[in-house]
Amino acid sequence: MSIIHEPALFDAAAGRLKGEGVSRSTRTIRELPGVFAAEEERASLDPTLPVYEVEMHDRCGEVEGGLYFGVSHVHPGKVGNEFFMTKGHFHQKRDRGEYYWGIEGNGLLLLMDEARHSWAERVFPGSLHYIAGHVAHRLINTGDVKMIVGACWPSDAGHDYEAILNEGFSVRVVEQDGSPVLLEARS
Ligand SMILES: O=P(O)(O)OC[C@H]1O[C@](O)(CO)[C@@H](O)[C@@H]1O
Repeated sequence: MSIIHEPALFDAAAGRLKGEGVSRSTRTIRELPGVFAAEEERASLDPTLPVYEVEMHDRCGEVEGGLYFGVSHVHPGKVGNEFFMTKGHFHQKRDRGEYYWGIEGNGLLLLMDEARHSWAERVFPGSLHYIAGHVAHRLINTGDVKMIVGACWPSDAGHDYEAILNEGFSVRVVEQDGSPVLLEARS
């Protein structure tokens, strides 16, 4: 019996994962109600339009001490003047942190603490982002090509989308005169 095991594969240039333990999911515009300010426009778009895909490598399940590795592929696009973005979440176990790193494309990592204070970091190929526990995070593609971002996070962190869906982030990223700007959200 061989003791050399075949590992999964990470194509770092393309941000693609392959092999045992790898799964893929797509979030279409239909699955993002209440995420964009222009809800009527979102609802009028082709419901099958992909907004982002997530690939992840799971070899441990949701256990304390485990790690997940993932890659998010956020498509370019807008709903009204607001850029395509991920749903965004706090971790269910609030104290869990996460690393992100930029692989391709350009955008912003929007961060918000529990007091609803928001800030952003620029994301570009080679950028590295430490997301502390108790901080909600959302990726926003402000460019015109796909934005690809790697991630590694504790496998028991979980996703809490409720807090974000109820109140949203306190800042929205929209295009104004051809540039991305951060605006205080009204909802
Ligand atoms: O879960 P969201 O907010 O849609 O973000 C996409 C993905 O980004 C990650 O933070 C890293 O890939 C995952 O935990 C998450 O599923």
